[in-house]
Amino acid sequence: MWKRIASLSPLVSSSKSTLPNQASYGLNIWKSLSTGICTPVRYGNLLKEKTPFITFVLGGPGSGKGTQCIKIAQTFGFTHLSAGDLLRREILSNSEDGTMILNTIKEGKIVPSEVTVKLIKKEMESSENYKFLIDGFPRSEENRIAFERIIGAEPNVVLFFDCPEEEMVKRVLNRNEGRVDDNIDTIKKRLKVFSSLNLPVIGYYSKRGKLRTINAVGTVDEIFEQVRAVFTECEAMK
Ligand SMILES: Nc1ncnc2c1ncn2[C@@H]1O[C@H](COP(=O)(O)OP(=O)(O)OP(=O)(O)O)[C@@H](O)[C@H]1O
Ligand SMILES: Nc1ccn([C@@H]2O[C@H](COP(=O)(O)O)[C@@H](O)[C@H]2O)c(=O)n1
Ligand SMILES: [Mg+2]
Repeated sequence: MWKRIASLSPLVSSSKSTLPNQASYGLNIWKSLSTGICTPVRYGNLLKEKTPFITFVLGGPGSGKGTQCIKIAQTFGFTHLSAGDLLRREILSNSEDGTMILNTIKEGKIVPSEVTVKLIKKEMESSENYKFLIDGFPRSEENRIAFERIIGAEPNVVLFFDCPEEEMVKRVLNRNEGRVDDNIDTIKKRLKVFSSLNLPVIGYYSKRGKLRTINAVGTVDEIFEQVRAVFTECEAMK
């Protein structure tokens, strides 16, 4: 009944052995991780003490993005920003966008990009860290373009957790965290949105040599070993 996202393969086939954009700024950024220079730098529209290192974390609903981000943050010192969590926090804060966000999440649709990017920007600006994992973003080309416009930056590397639909559905239905979108009707909608809006973004980063595809089937620790290899490989470029 549930198909594997087999259509991903043509989009991501060239990504496996591609290092994150070493041809442009990837290498310099990894160098900056070790130099400890503390002169404030303007990076796009952010003013930080070090050049930010931005990782986008993509994958379908329940593919394990959040689970792996927690481990990456602990192991490699990243600040984890989950776009979904920021939106859920906005609902709870009774902001003027709260009702719109709640209704959008219930429908499994994408919240207007300006709203999400502003929440991400606020977190990035107030963080003292310069290494960011942005989980569940960009979900659409509109998200991607809004980030580039509002933040003025591109990701250094994009992780993609590739998981069969059947496994994603099983995980989401077992998640048990009281999320309004963890029900079979909304999951079906989220999977459709993932295929139609998020896969093109994944294809975009694959073509730009920034995508690192992770096989998201296996134990949490097995999957993390693949993730560790990506970051270790990047650090070795310093
Ligand atoms: N490798 C794994 N094997 C089995 N279960 C897993 C694995 N990784 C994560 N899970 C579980 O699957 C559920 C979904 O994981 P997680 O919340 O990390 O996914 P996600 O990609 O962040 O999903 P969403 O996009 O819906 O936020 C959680 O209950 C988590 O504990
Ligand atoms: N860039 C994003 C991210 C999320 N949303 C909305 O939140 C829902 C839950 O997101 P998770 O990453 O926690 O699964 C998602 O289904 C969207 O409705 C968004 O609009 N834009
Ligand atoms: Mg998540």
